[in-house]
Amino acid sequence: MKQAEQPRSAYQSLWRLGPYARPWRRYLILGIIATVGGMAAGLTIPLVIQSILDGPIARGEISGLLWPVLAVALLGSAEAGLFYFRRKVLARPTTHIEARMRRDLYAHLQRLPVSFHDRWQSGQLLSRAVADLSTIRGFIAFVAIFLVVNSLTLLGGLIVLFGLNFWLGLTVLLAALPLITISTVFERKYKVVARLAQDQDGDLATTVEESALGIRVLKAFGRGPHLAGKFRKQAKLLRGTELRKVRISSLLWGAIVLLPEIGIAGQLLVGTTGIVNGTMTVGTLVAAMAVAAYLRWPTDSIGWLLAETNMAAAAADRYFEVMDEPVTVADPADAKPAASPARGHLRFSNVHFRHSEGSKEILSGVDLDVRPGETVALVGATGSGKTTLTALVPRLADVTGGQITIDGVNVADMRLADLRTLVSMAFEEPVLFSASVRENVALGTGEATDEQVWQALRIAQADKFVEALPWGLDTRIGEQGLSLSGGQRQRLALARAIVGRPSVLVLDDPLSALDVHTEAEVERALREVLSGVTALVVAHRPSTVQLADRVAMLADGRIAAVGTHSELLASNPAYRKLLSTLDAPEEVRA
Ligand SMILES: Nc1ncnc2c1ncn2[C@@H]1O[C@H](COP(=O)(O)OP(=O)(O)OP(=O)(O)O)[C@@H](O)[C@H]1O
Repeated sequence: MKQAEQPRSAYQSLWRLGPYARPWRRYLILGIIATVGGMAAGLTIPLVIQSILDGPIARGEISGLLWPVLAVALLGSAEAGLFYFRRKVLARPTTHIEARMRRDLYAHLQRLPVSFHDRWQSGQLLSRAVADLSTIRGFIAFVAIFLVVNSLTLLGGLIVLFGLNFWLGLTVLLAALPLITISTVFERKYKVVARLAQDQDGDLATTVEESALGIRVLKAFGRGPHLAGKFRKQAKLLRGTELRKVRISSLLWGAIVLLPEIGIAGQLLVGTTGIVNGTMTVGTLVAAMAVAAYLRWPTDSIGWLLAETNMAAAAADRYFEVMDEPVTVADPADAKPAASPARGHLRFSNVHFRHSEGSKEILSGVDLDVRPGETVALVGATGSGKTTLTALVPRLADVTGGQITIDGVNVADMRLADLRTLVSMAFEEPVLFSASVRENVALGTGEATDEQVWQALRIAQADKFVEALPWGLDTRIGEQGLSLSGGQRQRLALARAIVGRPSVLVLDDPLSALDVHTEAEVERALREVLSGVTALVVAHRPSTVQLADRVAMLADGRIAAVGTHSELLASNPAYRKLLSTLDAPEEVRA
């Protein structure tokens, strides 16, 4: 997220854009040819002016002016026409490249494991997907082209200048040479600061995003001013970095403006001496000055182009930082088909899990057999690893030891798409997307008819409130839509989990946000669904335990006890103690 460990040169960073640009190389080359053509036309104009000054004007012949004047008009039109053509020919490839990179980034983000998303701030990802890619598009569409073209123009211009007069050429060259040294130093310094600014921009985006998402919490706790303070600090930091960027580039700009002016003074000195001594014509000096003037933009733009190149290199580094992240949870090379018909026999055998190498083991040898059609409630003290265990079933993370099988097939040997059709989940925190109710529920399966959506809603006791929504299934909910109550959101999340008729249902206590009355309604409905499905349900309340055929208690990374609720109540003091700590109505606790 922060500085790349191995600093790369801007060239190495940008070289990696090659595979994206390659399919469009014809367009890019055409763009370069058009630009070079335009520049060549522009560079020829001073030569025509020289021929006018030294020809018709020196001889006082008006008649000889027609062709040179026509030539200037034609060359000017050609320059303008080629300029237009360049923009047109480059618009398609560059927008395509940007769109393709954005598409790949999004697809990669979807494939990356949950652990990656836990580590990365969403604002950092957002700024990469938007700002950095737009910087890269600008680089390919304009900066890269002009770096090539301006270098060629400078070379062409110097050849013309040396052709006109050796000493005039040398004067301009001597004035331009120090720019190369200054630019190299500038490139190194600017890249570091440009990268820092982009990272800080990502941090700022994260703060804005988090405060928008958590606005209720912030208001409720009166923490708005605190976050505003944090935002101000981050914005100040970014401003400081931007100022450092300006300071570095101002030095370069100073040199860029000064050196060509010195070159002009030198040209005037050399030229006037030559004219007085009779070794040079006025036309030659005027043409040389016109060429030097034409070279002002290619020379002046070097600093800006290099700055943009560094920005693009930093943007490319940031882009590939995400793209290089390995997809650790992936389809196996030799995928086995899931058992057909699926029975939903879920088995954990000596399952171990730790978040990273060297970190504490969360699960250390879990053995649990959930028989087809059975519902097992998973209980345990807070932080004992219940959520972690459930997340391993659909491979939101991979076990670090042992295995999980469904109908005898290791989940790691199945295609992820097959596994996630077999297994469905509902989480403690129901996430709704900015989309219609239909889309939010149908997300639980590839395709769902309205009838299937309604059936899932009926089972999750959500049909009545959805019918009462202003546009029924088409009502937009989520961030930009209608606000739903916690219970309504949970019921939609449940409908989503069951719409695909999974064989194994994993519920991370989706009932925790429901009030007692609604909870009872959903439980009743769930009992019907659970009868045909294997289910592992994390239970934070004894009332949820009541849904299960058996209860498994997780302690010290292992299943410490398994049995029916009443068996465990009767025989297991640790279970009794655990239940007494849970928030339970008296009648359930008994
Ligand atoms: N990314 C992570 N890196 C390291 N440890 C983590 C990470 N995420 C969670 N943990 C730790 O893993 C342990 C198990 O967490 P988990 O959420 O599975 O517990 P839980 O039993 O579901 O808790 P609760 O009942 O409070 O929801 C906790 O100690 C937690 O702090």
